[in-house]
Amino acid sequence: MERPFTFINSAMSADGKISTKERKQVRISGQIDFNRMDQLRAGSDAVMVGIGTVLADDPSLTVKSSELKMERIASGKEENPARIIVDSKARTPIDADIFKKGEGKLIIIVSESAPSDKVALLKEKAIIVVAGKKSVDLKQAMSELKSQGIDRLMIEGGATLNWGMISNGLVDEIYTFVGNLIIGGKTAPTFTDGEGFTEKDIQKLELIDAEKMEEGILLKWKVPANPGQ
Ligand SMILES: NC(=O)c1ccc[n+]([C@@H]2O[C@H](COP(=O)([O-])OP(=O)(O)OC[C@H]3O[C@@H](n4cnc5c(N)ncnc54)[C@H](O)[C@@H]3O)[C@@H](O)[C@H]2O)c1
Ligand SMILES: Nc1nc(=O)c(N)c(NC[C@H](O)[C@H](O)[C@H](O)COP(=O)(O)O)[nH]1
Repeated sequence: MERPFTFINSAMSADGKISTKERKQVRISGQIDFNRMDQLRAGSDAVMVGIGTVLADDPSLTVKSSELKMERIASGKEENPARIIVDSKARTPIDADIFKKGEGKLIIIVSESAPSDKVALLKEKAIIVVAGKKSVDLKQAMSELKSQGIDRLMIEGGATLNWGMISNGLVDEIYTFVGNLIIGGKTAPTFTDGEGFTEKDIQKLELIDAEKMEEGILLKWKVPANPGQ
């Protein structure tokens, strides 16, 4: 199946959490890591998050550096990569920042179960891709994104989308900034939530690099095919 080269870039606490037990955003990255994230966005054809992240963080997913935006425009691209939301039931708020901030292509991936009135509203602001019956069929969605010319895809979470993408074998690399803080909380989202693997189909990783960065550490992993999947 043809799909984009896909990497997850995320930040987590030293105890593996990506936000608080109230799902409130925590600033985990330092400025250097935020700048690195900005460069990754600028170098990607698209940036994708799950609806849970949109509802919790209201991200714009835009490139912040004007220099990086100018470089994109000079190379004939739009100033921002395409911004994509995985949103099976079309719950993206009409007044979300992603619609208000920054220029560029917006894609919302819904499932067939999404209410048609909500889809119609979102269709006025974004390209709608339909994939899957109840939740989004991520394999079908990735194939569709590739056919739309998206060759390099950045995933920025959250916890459940990371599970969906990894468990479907759709992720090539993972970059995680591990920050110098403990968030704790049994219900706080981790880097990968969802159903979870059993001992027979655990996803193994290959370490590409480990780099001390400010008060944390940046880990880069290759995600080999999972024979257990
Ligand atoms: N620290 C970080 O780097 C970082 C990055 C992003 C989000 N976050 C945090 O993560 C939390 C959000 O994570 P989350 O798990 O609630 O939501 P999420 O962003 O992972 O979105 C998951 C939702 O996407 C939809 N979806 C549709 N089809 C799917 C499929 N096949 N597989 C998976 N999801 C599918 C479902 O509605 C699902 O609940 C927030 O608290 C946010 O602050 C942290
Ligand atoms: N890399 C990273 N480090 C963090 O410390 C942190 N809290 C996030 N959080 C996930 C998501 O990336 C943010 O919700 C957006 O980065 C919001 O910012 P934008 O408006 O999109 O620029 N991501």
